[in-house]
Amino acid sequence: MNDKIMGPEIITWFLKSALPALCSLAAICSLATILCLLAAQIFEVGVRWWSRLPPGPIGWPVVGSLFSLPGSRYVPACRKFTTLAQKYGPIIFLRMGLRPTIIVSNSKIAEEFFKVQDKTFDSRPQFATGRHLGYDYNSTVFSSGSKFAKMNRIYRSDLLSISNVQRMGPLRMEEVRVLLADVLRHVERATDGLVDITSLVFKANLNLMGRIILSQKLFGDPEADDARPTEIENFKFFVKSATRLVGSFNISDYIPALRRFDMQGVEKQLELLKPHQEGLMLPIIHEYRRRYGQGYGEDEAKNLLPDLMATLVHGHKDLSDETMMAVAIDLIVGGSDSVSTALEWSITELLRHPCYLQEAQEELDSVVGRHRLVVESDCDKLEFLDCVFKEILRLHPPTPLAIPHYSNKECQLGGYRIPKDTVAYVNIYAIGRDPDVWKNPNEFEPNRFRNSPVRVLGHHFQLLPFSAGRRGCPGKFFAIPMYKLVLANLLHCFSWSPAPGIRCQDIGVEEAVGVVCSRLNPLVACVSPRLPERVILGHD
Ligand code: HEM
Repeated sequence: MNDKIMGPEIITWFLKSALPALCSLAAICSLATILCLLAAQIFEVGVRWWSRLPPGPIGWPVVGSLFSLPGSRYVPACRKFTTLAQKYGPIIFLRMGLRPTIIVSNSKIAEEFFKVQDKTFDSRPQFATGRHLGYDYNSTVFSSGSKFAKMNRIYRSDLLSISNVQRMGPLRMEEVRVLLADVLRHVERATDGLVDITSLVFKANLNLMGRIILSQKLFGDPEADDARPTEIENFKFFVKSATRLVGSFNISDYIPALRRFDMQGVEKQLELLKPHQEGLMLPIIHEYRRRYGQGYGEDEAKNLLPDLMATLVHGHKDLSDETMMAVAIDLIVGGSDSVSTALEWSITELLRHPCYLQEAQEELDSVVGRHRLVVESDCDKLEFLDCVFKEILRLHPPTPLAIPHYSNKECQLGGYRIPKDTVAYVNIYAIGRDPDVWKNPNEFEPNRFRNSPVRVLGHHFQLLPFSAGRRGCPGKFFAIPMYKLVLANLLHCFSWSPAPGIRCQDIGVEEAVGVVCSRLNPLVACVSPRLPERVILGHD
C-alpha cells in the first residue's frame, strides 16, 4: 500500500524538484565548458600573437587540430593541408595533439626551409613507425642526429652513389625485358586485351629493387618455375602495409599518454608486421654475413659485390642485424612503390590525353626507330618524355608530403618564430600546384617544361618531388633512369587505349591515402603490341 503511494510521489518530486535542478546543473556545466574552451582559445590566440607564431587553426585543448585535419580514409592529408594553406597562407602553425606543427606550402618558404634552416630541421620526430620499422630509429628514414649522419654517409657514398647507379644499368634493362615479356603474355592471354598495369609495374619495380639490393627476385610470376607464392605475397603485403602505416596519422604519436590505448591499432599492426619482416630478411642477412663478411681485398671485393646488401655487409661489419634489416626495408619500401606509382600516374594521364601519348610515341619512333627496344643512352635524347616525367612529378608527386622533419632548436621561418621540437610537413603536392607559379596548375600539360630550366633534383623549389636538402631523397638517381627506361619501353612497344566503354576523360584520378599516393583503383587499360613480337622480346 505504502509502495503504491511512494511511486507516484517520487515521480512527482523528481519532475518538480530534481529534474529542474539537474537541468540547471547540466546547463551550468555546459556553459562552464564552453567558457573554458573559449578562454583556452582566446589564450592560445594571445600566446600565438605574443610568440610571433605563424597563422593557423586554433584547435581544441589537448587534441588541437588532430581530429579535424589530417587526411581521412578518403581524402589524402596533402589535399586537406592545401585547402588550409588557401585560408591561412604558405606557412601554417597548428597543434596536432601536444605537438607544435608547421606546414610549408609554397616555394618561397620551402627555399628558406631547405637552404637556411636545413640543419635545424634535419631530424625526424620519434613516431611509432620509426620505433618498429626503423628498429628504434636506426634506419635512414627514421634516424636523427649522429645516427642519421652515419647512415646518410653510407647511403650517399656507398649504396646509392652515381657509380652504383651506373653499375646497375644492365640489371635495369634485364628487368625491363622481363616486364615487356610479361605484358605481352598478359595481352595474348586476355580475350578483351585488358591488362592490369598497376600490378605488372609494381611487380617489375619490386623485382628490380630486390635484384639491386639482394640479388633476388622478390616477386616472381605465379606461373613461372621460380615462383615462391608465399614469399611473393609476403613481400607485397609487407611493402603495402608499411607505406600505409608510415602515412597514417597515429593519435598516440601526437598525444603520447594515449599510447597504451593504441586507439587506431597502429602499434598492433606494426608489431604484427615485425615477425613478417624478420622472417623475410634475417635469413638473407645471415647468409650475406657468411658469404661477404670476410676480409676480402679491394679488387677481390669489387668482383664479389653484386648488390647493395653485399656492399653493406662487406664495408660496414659493425652494423647490427637490426640496422641491416632497417636499411633493406628503407630501400625496398622507399624504392619500389614510389617509382611504380609515378609510372601508373604517367600512363593514366597519357591515356586521358591521347594527343600527348601520340607525341611521346612519335618522338620514340624518330629517336629510337621501330626495330629495337629503348636503351638507357636513348633517354637523354627523349625531350618530350622528360617533360612528361617532370609534369607527372609536379601533378602527382608519389610522396606528396615529405616525411615529417623535426626542429632541434628554435628558429625563424617566413618572418615567424618556430619553437624547438616542432614537427614540419613540406607539402610537395601544394607546391607543385601553386597557382602563383604554375599556369593551369591542375591540368596535365607536359609542354610547359619544353625549354624550361626547372629540374627535379631539389635545386628548383617550385618542383620538389624528391624534396631537398640533407633529408632529400637519396634514391633519386636510381629512380630517374628506372622510370624513364620503363615508361619509354612501355610506350614504344605497345599501343594504349582506355577500357571499352570508358572515355579518355573519364579515367579516374582518385588518390589512395598513404605516404605514397598511388591510384585508388588499379589502372586497367586496353593494350596491344605496337612493335613486332620479336622486337618486344628482344630477339633482334
Ligand atoms: C619517383 C621515385 C621517388 C620519389 C618521388 C621519392 C621521393 C622521396 C621523398 C619526397 C622523400 C622524403 C624527403 C624528406 O623527408 O624531405 C624521400 C625519402 C627517401 N627516399 Fe625516395 N623517392 C623515390 C625513389 C626512391 C628510391 C628508388 C629509393 C631507394 C633506392 C629511395 C629511398 C629513399 C630514402 C632512403 C629516403 C629517406 C631519406 C632520409 O630520411 O634522409 N627513394 N623520397
